[in-house]
Amino acid sequence: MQGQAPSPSANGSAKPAPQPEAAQKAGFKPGQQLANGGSAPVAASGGGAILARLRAAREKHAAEAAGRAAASGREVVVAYASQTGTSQEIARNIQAECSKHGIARSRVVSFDELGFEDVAAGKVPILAMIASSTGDGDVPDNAVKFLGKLKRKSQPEGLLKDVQFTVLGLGDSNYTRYMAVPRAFRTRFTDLGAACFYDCLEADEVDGLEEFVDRWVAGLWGPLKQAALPTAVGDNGPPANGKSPGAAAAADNSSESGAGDGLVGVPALAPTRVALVWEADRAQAERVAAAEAAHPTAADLAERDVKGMYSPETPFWARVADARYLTAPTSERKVLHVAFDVSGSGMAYHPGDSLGLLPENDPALVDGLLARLGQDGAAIFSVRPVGSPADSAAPATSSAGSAGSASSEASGAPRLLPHLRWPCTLRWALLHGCDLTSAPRKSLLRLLGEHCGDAAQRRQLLLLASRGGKDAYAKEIREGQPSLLDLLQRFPSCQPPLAALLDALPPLAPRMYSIASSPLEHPGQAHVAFSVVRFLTANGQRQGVATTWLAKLVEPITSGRLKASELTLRLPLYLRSGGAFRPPEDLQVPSLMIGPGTGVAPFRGFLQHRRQLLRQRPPQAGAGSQAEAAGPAWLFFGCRTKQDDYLYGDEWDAFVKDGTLSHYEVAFSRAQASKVYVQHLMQQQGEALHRLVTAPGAHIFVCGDGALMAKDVHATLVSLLEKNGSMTSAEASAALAAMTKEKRYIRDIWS
Ligand SMILES: Cc1cc2nc3c(=O)[nH]c(=O)nc-3n(C[C@H](O)[C@H](O)[C@H](O)COP(=O)(O)O)c2cc1C
Repeated sequence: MQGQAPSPSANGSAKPAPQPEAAQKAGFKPGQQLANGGSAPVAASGGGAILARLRAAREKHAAEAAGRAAASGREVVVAYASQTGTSQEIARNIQAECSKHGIARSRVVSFDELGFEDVAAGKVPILAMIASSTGDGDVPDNAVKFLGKLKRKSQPEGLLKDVQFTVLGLGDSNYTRYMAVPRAFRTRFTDLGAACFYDCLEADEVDGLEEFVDRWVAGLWGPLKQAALPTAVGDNGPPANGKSPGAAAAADNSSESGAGDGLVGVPALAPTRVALVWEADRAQAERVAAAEAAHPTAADLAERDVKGMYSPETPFWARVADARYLTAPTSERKVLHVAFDVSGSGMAYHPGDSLGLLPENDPALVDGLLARLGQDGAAIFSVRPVGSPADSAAPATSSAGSAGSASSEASGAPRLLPHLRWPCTLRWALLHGCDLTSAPRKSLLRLLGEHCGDAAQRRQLLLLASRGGKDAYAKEIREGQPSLLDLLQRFPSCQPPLAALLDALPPLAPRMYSIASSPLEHPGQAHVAFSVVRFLTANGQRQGVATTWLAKLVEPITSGRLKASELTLRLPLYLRSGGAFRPPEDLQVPSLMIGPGTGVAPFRGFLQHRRQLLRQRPPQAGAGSQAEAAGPAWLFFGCRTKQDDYLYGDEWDAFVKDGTLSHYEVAFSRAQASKVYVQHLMQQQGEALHRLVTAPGAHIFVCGDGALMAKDVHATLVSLLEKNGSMTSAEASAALAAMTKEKRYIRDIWS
């Protein structure tokens, strides 16, 4: 995995922030909301009478919620496992449409916000799951805990017999473990006795998601209504129990009618789930501001994870031990090598694992956004669910109500917007919590359109969000990649409510980088190599958020102004297992590694590991050297030229020299008139390469670009088996599929 690859962690959820003192005194657990919305002045002055009133309000609210629940059918939970936000977006759109279809009680949560315990306890009768996979069939970060518990063999048979479910799986068939996570959900729910109320779908990105997902969602409503409102007469008829409480409110949320202007397929306006409570207590505000200024605090730095893995919520703060460019100053590309000092962290990583880094947005972008929104970045806020008892007392509320908030509160609402780590300053939330630069999703365009004062600007934004505006969306949004600030500047009449905006913006995701070292060769360090991302769009030059942030931070070292030891920089990171993508334990096992560009980074770690293991191994009888006694290890690397971007160039030769690598090929694509890539060099190795990959136990590892390179390499492997193994194309494909299943053909690719 490389930095540009969307991250395995989209949620960035935070450990509970310290609660206001008054809240602690009143006996609120961390994460619970003050009934008055958490506004400190009221809580601070609260005597017995106020607390009694608050308690009475909560009880009344709970009783009302229970009454509404009984009258309005069973609750539908739309849960997502999402790394880069697509499943989350689909889930939110489905939930936003629920009330329009007469389903009054619904909520949308990540699996880990939902919690396995509630599902196992029968509190979630209807579950629509939207799930993707990340890494090599890995679980998105916001579902790791849930799926871990779901998969436990000790879960009793029939545990989920009262649950009705369906799964929409998103995946990409270029990946070795296609649909691994959605299939795990489906299989385990079925095994534990749950009933599928609507056919599951596996939507493959290779075929384009939109059309298939739209069709699946269109078909979902009938069965979902049957499940939620058992006497419902079908999707086109009226809800069986009369006009549901949500139905009236739904009119202006509906996709077609709500957007108006004859636009079709505009996502429903998702209800804003949160209200913001501004901190009025000076002492409390000063405490929050001081904690942010001191970030990372001594407690952050002292954080130690017993398993040595860490997480986006509790990262390890690693010192930068070294940084240098692997590309020449003349090169168009800039690839940076950074070594992190992880000594004392207990991080026992393995080659093939990745580091997740928690980046920050560009401060200039954040300041520009604050100015455009007319907001004070120093203002401190907390978050409370819309529909909670003190809603009316909220100093700042959003415009829409939430169909789901009452029920989510009744069932113990999760902490909302955990990635903002509130209470915090608004500037902090935008800098660390929100994704401000990814191509805006349609639900965000809908929200922005809804808050334009100018009718033409509103229509333009809604058009981009509509089905009919597909081409404009592809060109202006997907290709143009406008940041949120670009859009707000282009549509000056747009003034979205802050709570709705913070609720709609995706979390700023951690970025994953393949580890490029072995702990055996660099004890206490973990190295990464990544391209500093720059790309041209219709809106001009763009910069990758994380790689630009990292490159700036280490500039004093790369420019030679400071030695690494003089830079007191610490960065938050965590470890993610590479799963099957790791060198075979047995040194006799033949391995083929293919990694052009920064895809070669993990193989530097593989080979360092191999070199050290070979050195440690007792002498092998009859062999000239340790390396000769080991199985063959081949590497195919590709870059543009030897002068510009020959990443770790001298190190490959050293691996050949000391016998760690038994065969090395490099394709300099621009060194001659016609382009030469790794797959061309593989073809030239014909018979010898065929012998390698068909040897007993042989492993093939591919790392890098999934859109082109991985496909070309796969096709080359197929033709190699055809030509040299007398197989038909189908047999060759089946042989590779079998190797995939046995975890001997493993790809770590990104597109
Ligand atoms: C780094 C990365 C790894 C992925 N790994 C897999 C995988 O192992 N299996 C699969 O079926 N899809 C894989 N995908 C495809 C995603 O499941 C797909 O892009 C999905 O739409 C992402 O949804 P999300 O944004 O909700 O995470 C991967 C995508 C990325 C970017």
